Amino acid sequence: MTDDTEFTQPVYHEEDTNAEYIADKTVAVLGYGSQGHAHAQNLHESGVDVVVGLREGSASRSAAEDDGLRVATPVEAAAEADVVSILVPDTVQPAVYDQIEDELEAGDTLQFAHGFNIHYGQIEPKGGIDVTMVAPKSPGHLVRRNYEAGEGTPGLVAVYQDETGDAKGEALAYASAIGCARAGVIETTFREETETDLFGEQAVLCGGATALVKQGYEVLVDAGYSPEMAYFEVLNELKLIVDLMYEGGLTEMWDSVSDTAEYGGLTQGPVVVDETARENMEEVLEQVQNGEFAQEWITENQANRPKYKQLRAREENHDIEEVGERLRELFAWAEEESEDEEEVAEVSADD
Ligand SMILES: NC(=O)C1=CN([C@@H]2O[C@H](COP(=O)(O)OP(=O)(O)OC[C@H]3O[C@@H](n4cnc5c(N)ncnc54)[C@H](OP(=O)(O)O)[C@@H]3O)[C@@H](O)[C@H]2O)C=CC1
Ligand SMILES: CC[C@](O)(C(C)=O)C(=O)O
Ligand SMILES: [Mg+2]
Ligand SMILES: [Mg+2]
Repeated sequence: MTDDTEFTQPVYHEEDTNAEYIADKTVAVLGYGSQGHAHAQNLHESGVDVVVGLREGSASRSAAEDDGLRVATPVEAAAEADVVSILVPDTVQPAVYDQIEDELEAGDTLQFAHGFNIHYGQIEPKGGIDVTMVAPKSPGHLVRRNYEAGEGTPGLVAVYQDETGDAKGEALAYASAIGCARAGVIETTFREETETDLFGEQAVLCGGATALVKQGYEVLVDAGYSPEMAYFEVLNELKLIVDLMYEGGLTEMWDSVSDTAEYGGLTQGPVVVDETARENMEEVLEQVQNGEFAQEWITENQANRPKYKQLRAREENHDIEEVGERLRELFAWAEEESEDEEEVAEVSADD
């Protein structure tokens, strides 16, 4: 474990994990979507016995089978497994838990990649089982891509219920098997993971970033600039700037851009994302903390997602989407070329 004095919470790496905790166990991965396909394949390639649990007629079945995995129904998979990793959408998890609850035996583990349903009381797990979380801090497709590249994805580990005394050891072994311990696994609680994850995706990563991009695009286009220029300026280049922050923090990004960009950014950034934006962020956090957002999302799902569908359609029809599609098509050669280069590198490595 990394020296505790360096971090506020314990951080675990490969050397802190023990594969023995899951070596003789069967892991059921319920769902084969973004996280499910990554966990199932990474576990399998790490030598863990995996069965994928999918509903009858599942559209994901052929993908899982083509990837060389065994597929069963969620109930069959849970019956067979010692560890059940529940990787279907958060809104579906309570119903899936109800289906599989009887299959969970004393000493088994119910595992999550996000704490929503435990934290907001939508799943009340039975006694006698361990309840843990291994939450990669990344979209599932990167969890898979990083693993294949021999790299890791940072993750979180938390224990909600520890009936066996092995809950954390087993969760860390799982984190290692999906590649997270290669990068580092931070210990947290279900509450902290749930509330920070929801805040992050709403205020900054998904909600905040898209709102900023759209507003920036609209301001430029409304002022008479071409949509193509606007797209490049506020969306395409955003990735490049974020990559620099990801690699070396704010300082490396500021070092890399021109002094003019740096001065303008440092002075105008806080004008755009001002004190009001901060107050709005605090309100978002409060609604996450007091359960108001969770209740709204649960009710929205019970009503078959009317607001979600409307907002999603509006997003898909935004002008920036049409411009982006055209421009990305223009640069498709760049991706093809880098894929070709990767293939050549793979072939050379095989030689
Ligand atoms: N997306 C991400 O990268 C991240 C997700 N998480 C968490 O991981 C968990 C899984 O999320 P995510 O990977 O996005 O999920 P997905 O939306 O990608 O899950 C899709 C899978 O769930 C199955 N599924 C959907 N509806 C049902 C249903 N009613 N009954 C049974 N199976 C169903 C689908 O099967 P079918 O093919 O049959 O439709 C498919 O296999 C969540 O807790 C999420 O918060 C955590 C970190 C990041
Ligand atoms: C940022 C969105 C996320 O929290 C994630 C990929 O980590 C999610 O719920 O998908
Ligand atoms: Mg997240
Ligand atoms: Mg999330």
